[in-house]
Amino acid sequence: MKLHFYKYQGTGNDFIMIDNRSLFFPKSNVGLIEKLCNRRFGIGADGLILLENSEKQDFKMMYYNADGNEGSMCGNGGRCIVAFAKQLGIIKNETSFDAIDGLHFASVKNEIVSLKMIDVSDIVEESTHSFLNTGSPHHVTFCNSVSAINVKEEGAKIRYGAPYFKTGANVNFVEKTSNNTFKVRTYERGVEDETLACGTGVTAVAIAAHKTLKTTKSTIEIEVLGGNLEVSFKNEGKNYTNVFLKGPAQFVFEGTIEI
Ligand SMILES: N[C@@H](CCC[C@H](N)C(=O)O)C(=O)O
Repeated sequence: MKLHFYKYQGTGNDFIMIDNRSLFFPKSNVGLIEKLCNRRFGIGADGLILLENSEKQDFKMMYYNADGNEGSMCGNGGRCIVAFAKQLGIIKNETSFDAIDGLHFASVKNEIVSLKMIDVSDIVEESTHSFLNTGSPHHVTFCNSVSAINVKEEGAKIRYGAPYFKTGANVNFVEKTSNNTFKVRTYERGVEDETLACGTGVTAVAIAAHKTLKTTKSTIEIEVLGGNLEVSFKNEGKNYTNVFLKGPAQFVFEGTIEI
């Protein structure tokens, strides 16, 4: 069977996009998704995203990690699927769509997509790190210099260690560069490697930085290996609401592959 796919990237976090409104794609085939995401034997990507019909919203997002398994929410993938829905003519410049963690609102202008993320109120604060769920689970640890870290090695130790073990967590290493700017490098669960950016990860970093008083700002600029992202929110007590992740989401190429 021939599969038509589209390739998108958001700050270097790259995804295979498939228009699955006819539900033709065999999404329980973990080996197939893993192979399509493989950078040597397939198209190559950090994840695969299916765009499907939704009963009440413009569309539904189904996200699979590069290991072939269904993931939790993907912030950069969420931004990319908005650009993809626009390319397909499903939406214009604003949309509401369903994802694994619920309803998301988004707007797009000149390839910059602003995506509303879930509200956050439960943040575990430890002396070495914070842990919070921004649609995906994130371990956030601050350090003096992110360039000095072996992210794949150190990230894997944390991801597979206590208290996460098999379920795992995504792991973010963070360097503060000013009151509202941070550099972030992320080890992604399901990719089992460092990626060039992680949207739910930088969202977790911005909220954790505010919660632990590393910033007093509610609009935070974050530099990742693949570019720059912005996170903004409203904070009242322990509640973080109106959380937005903003940055570029770009079409790269499309093609057909035999599966
Ligand atoms: N790249 C993503 C995060 C994807 C989710 C993650 N790998 C998981 O399932 O834990 C992002 O941009 O948020």
